[in-house]
Amino acid sequence: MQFSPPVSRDRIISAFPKCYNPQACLQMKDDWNVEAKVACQDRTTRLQGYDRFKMSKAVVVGDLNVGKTCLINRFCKDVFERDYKATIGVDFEIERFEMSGLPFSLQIWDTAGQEKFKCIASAYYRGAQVIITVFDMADIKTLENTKQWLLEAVRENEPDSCFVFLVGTKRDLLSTEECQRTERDAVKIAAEMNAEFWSVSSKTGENVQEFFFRVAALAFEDAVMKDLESGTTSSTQIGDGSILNDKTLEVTQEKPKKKSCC
Ligand SMILES: Nc1nc2c(ncn2[C@@H]2O[C@H](COP(=O)(O)OP(=O)(O)OP(=O)(O)O)[C@@H](O)[C@H]2O)c(=O)[nH]1
Repeated sequence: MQFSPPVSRDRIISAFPKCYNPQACLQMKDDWNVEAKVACQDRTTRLQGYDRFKMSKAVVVGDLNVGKTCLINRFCKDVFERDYKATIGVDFEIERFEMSGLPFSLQIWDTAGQEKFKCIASAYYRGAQVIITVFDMADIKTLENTKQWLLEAVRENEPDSCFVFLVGTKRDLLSTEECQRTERDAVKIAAEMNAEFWSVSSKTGENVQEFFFRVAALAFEDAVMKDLESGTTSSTQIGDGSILNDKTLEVTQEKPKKKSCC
């Protein structure tokens, strides 16, 4: 019988992903941190054959109907749903990456924007390394509300422990001028929130993959750097998040996704 190697479903990030707008950017550099790079290369040789994955958690928050679910579905499943179906409570996806030769997983939590589900959703904000605040570029009042969403998500986490992103969706609905105007407003709000700004369309897919690659790269690098700072570089764990082994991850991914768990 001929042996065929398993097909990798990891998304390989080989170059450090760039920001969308240098005026609202969390990190301006265009390559991995040198120390992190060296540490990763070192691990790759040492850890050949290991079956453990580091996972970071990203929570996606924002008003109802702004396009949180569509954003996640465009990236994770490459689909776009035209009809609105409210998220009830929360839902999540896990995406696997390979960075600097090391596996990394991003848990992406989709939360409900409807007020009546807030109490369920907010219970899942805890332990996030990334907070993604979403607004609808075609509905400007949702931009102002992102500040409140951020406050609520941050409250459940250590101060200054999360990367914050501000994402404007539905850019396909705006003219070039409208888009530029809204982006200028968003850059100001991003500065107040200490967030990195992105403008995307889940309908056309514009900037969606670039955005999530950026999220994954920053979260991964941060996890490696935290490890180096805490002196745990000789361990097989990267970062302070959860670890799961390959088999657990396979099972999680093969199971039908739990819709709206609470
Ligand atoms: N034209 C366009 N429509 C979009 C885009 N993203 C989302 N929509 C539409 O906006 C509506 C709401 O999208 P959802 O992703 O369900 O919104 P949500 O933020 O998850 O809403 P809640 O679950 O209530 O919090 C749907 O009808 C989508 O088809 C986009 O990029 N462009």
